[in-house]
Amino acid sequence: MRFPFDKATPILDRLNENGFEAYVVGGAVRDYLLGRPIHDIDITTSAHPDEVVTLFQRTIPVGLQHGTVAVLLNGRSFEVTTFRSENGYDDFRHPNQVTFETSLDKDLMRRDFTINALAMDRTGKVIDLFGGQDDMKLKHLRTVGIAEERITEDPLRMMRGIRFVSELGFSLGEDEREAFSKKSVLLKKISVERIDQEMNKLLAGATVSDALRLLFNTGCSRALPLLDKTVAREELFSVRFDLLKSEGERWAAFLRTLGMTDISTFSSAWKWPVSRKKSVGLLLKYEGNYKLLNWDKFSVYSSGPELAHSVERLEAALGKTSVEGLERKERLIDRLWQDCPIRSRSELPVSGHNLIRWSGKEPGPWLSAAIEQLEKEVVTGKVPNEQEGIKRWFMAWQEKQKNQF
Ligand SMILES: Nc1ccn([C@@H]2O[C@H](COP(=O)(O)OP(=O)(O)OP(=O)(O)O)[C@@H](O)[C@H]2O)c(=O)n1
Repeated sequence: MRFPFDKATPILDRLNENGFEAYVVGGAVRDYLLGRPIHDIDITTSAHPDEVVTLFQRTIPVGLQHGTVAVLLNGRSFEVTTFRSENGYDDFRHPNQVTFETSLDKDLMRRDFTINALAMDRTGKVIDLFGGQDDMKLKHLRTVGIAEERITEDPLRMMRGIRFVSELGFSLGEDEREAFSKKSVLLKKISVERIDQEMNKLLAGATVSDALRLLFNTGCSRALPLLDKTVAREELFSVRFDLLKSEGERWAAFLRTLGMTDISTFSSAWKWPVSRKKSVGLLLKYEGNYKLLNWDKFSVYSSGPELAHSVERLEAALGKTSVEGLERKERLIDRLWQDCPIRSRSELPVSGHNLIRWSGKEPGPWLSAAIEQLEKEVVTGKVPNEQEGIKRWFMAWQEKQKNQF
């Protein structure tokens, strides 16, 4: 097999030329062999961190105590880690005690799943000590060694495992499943940020339903913030996550089916970024609200076409509309948006100043009411989007509002 990680070639060559072993390892090899896109390329080597630092021009000591140096090359960063074994993890996935090793075998032995314990040398040869490639063929997710030990070392591995089930469509081995059920409570030790990261990836996977079943049936869900008392109903497992395109849509579907719609409480317990809290909150506000979903030009204009599409995808994922229904709604939203005479308030040919001048009044609550109404009249085509027509409409509107403002 040709060595496929061209960008990392100079790093492996430099290490090899200086008498060190070096391999690409972990997720990059797994994803390459599965024909999936490759994100980060991690390298494992017999060189010690101080040796790595002297061999390369630009390095950052990202985790020297764990043997990791980031090597910067052609605008990219590669994590180069010395062969190591581990004795227990802290709650942030970093091992709290590591021992540098001289053989690749020991380094592969410390890894979580057989499909992640694969290394590739500079000639493209795959080193596979635990049957990772066979497991790939069988679509099995198995731990390296005894499942219970591996997850007790680092309970986050349970979430990682369930996430891999979702992303790769693999099935979890029986021993692993039993170990997850037995040790699920240990997930409470993991920081919520790491849990959230895994859950976010899980919800974006190819077989989300299988993964969610596993999460709930093994009891792992009960160790997660606010999900301790939640029992998943069949409804959750039949959500069409494949129809959803954004993180916000996926979380909204998850929470809606669990009946958890108090976004403030959930987002603070899960330490969500404000942007996600906002988008999920907005989606849940629209979802199921017939008046808002009965799209007309002004509602599409007010929500914006992206949100309108998101809401419709969510409806379809929750089984409230069919896929054909979704397609029809999407075409309708696009057509309504195309037909909107303006796309935002700034496209109106008049501003508040014009209205103040025409009215001869001081600014006050009447002004925002007038602009809001004007927007509606223009968007729905009742008033033409030009100054003269707007002025005529405004004078008449003012007359009608006399008693109100
Ligand atoms: N709790 C963990 C985390 C990581 N690893 C090992 O470290 C490698 C790199 O970990 P990471 O970059 O976090 O994940 P990837 O497996 O690369 O997967 P992804 O990039 O999809 O997160 C993994 O492949 C695995 O061999 C492990 O054994 N136990």
